[in-house]
Amino acid sequence: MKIPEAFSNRMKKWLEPDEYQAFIASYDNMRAQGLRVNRLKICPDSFVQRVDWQLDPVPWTEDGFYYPDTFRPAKHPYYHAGLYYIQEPSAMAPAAILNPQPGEKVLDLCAAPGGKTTQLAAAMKGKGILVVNDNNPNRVKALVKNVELYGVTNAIVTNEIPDRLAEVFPGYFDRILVDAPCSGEGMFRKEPDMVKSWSEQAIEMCCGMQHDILKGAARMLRPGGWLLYSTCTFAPEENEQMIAKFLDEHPDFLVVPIPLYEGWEHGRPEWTLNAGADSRISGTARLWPHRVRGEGHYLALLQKRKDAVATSFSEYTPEKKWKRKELESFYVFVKETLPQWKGLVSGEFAVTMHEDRVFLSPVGLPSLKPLRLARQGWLLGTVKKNRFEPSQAFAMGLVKEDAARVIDFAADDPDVIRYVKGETVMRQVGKGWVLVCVDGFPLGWAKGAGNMLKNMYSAGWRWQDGA
Ligand SMILES: C[S@@+](CC[C@H](N)C(=O)[O-])C[C@H]1O[C@@H](n2cnc3c(N)ncnc32)[C@H](O)[C@@H]1O
Repeated sequence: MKIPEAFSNRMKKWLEPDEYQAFIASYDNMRAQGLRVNRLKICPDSFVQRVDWQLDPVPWTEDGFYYPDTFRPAKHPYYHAGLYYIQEPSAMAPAAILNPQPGEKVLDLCAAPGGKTTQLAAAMKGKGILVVNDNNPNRVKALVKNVELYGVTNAIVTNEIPDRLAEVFPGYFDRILVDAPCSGEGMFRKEPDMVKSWSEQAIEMCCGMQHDILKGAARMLRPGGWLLYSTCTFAPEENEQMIAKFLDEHPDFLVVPIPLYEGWEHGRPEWTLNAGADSRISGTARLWPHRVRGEGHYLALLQKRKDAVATSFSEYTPEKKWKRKELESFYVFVKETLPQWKGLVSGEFAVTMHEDRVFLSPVGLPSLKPLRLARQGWLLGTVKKNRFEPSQAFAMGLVKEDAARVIDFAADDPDVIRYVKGETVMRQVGKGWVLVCVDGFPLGWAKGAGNMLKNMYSAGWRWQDGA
């Protein structure tokens, strides 16, 4: 493929001649295709047994797999059930290395469209608080969709710049992912438009953004907490030099060495601007497209020192809005439609209402009032004229066993495609809301109406022919 001359000249300057040749040659190879199984819905072993697909494990994450270039995984009902996310294999590394745990407070600061968010959420198993943010309002829409499609039920979605978030969440998080906006040199094969938009000025501009984002992230981490910085670019200015500068400006942070998988390399201490090689940087990691099956990434895992000054935040107790009369229809819906659902018994979440929308929101948060919020938790539905209408997101966070009435299509039943296309499907079920599933995994809602199903699948999520 044709890559910018100024870019290849730069890389020639940084890399040894043999390595440079191998690196440049990789742009003429086919890129590796990957999918990551959604452990919120199914464990990777069961998934592999269930599908008859040619899948090879991605070494650095137990839920990641390579699939053949000729295969179209988005054209399968399991994709609509959120069983897997299509993700470039090296992009699976940052969340795997950050490794959040159930019950923690985790921030994904530059999150859209949400690939790494869904991976962080799966590791958290629905427990704890996951704040996911992006400053771009259009990209936040895609982020919300992915949070919902993948059944993430413990997320708050914000549309903010880091400084404003830091006002609300000082010293709050156990782990933060900064998957920074970057010049995208590792995206040339995947998104050829990145070739056109590449320039040395773009690198400089990204450095400014990365510096500010990291500064904001540092304020939000608790002492002893971890910050994972990643880019999908090769420019040392955005990688080794950015981290060296961050460490110079934040003496309360240190580098936690990243264990190297086969083909991974250490970050290059000699590529910093500090005099001599900056040994702190050798604990960071590089994935190169000529050494691994992936497009390439840079990763730095940082820890705030345990004795760093702790900043306090005040926990906010939401008003007991769930006692409001408007919510009666919601509770009736739960009783009739979801008799086995345990969602309301946990003390970690509370039913909240925002205008006509009902959420199950994590408790233990500071007041979110100052923030632009796209989701204040798991959107369960809306109450209109004293009637509760469940959301698509509600269906996606449930399991089949929760529901009183279920239509469970086999994956090869032509009706399942009709359903996700939004068409009417003929089936005899009782009156009321029905959870529609494929092989036991929720897809959405329908309403029983005689011998047919009124299709309530979200219009914005419909299967598109030809895509
Ligand atoms: C590399 S992409 C993130 C990809 C995402 N982590 C994923 O795995 O799907 C970087 C994101 O940073 C966002 N961004 C740029 N500047 C930002 C800022 N100042 N604060 C927060 N997000 C920002 C961009 O809109 C973009 O969506």
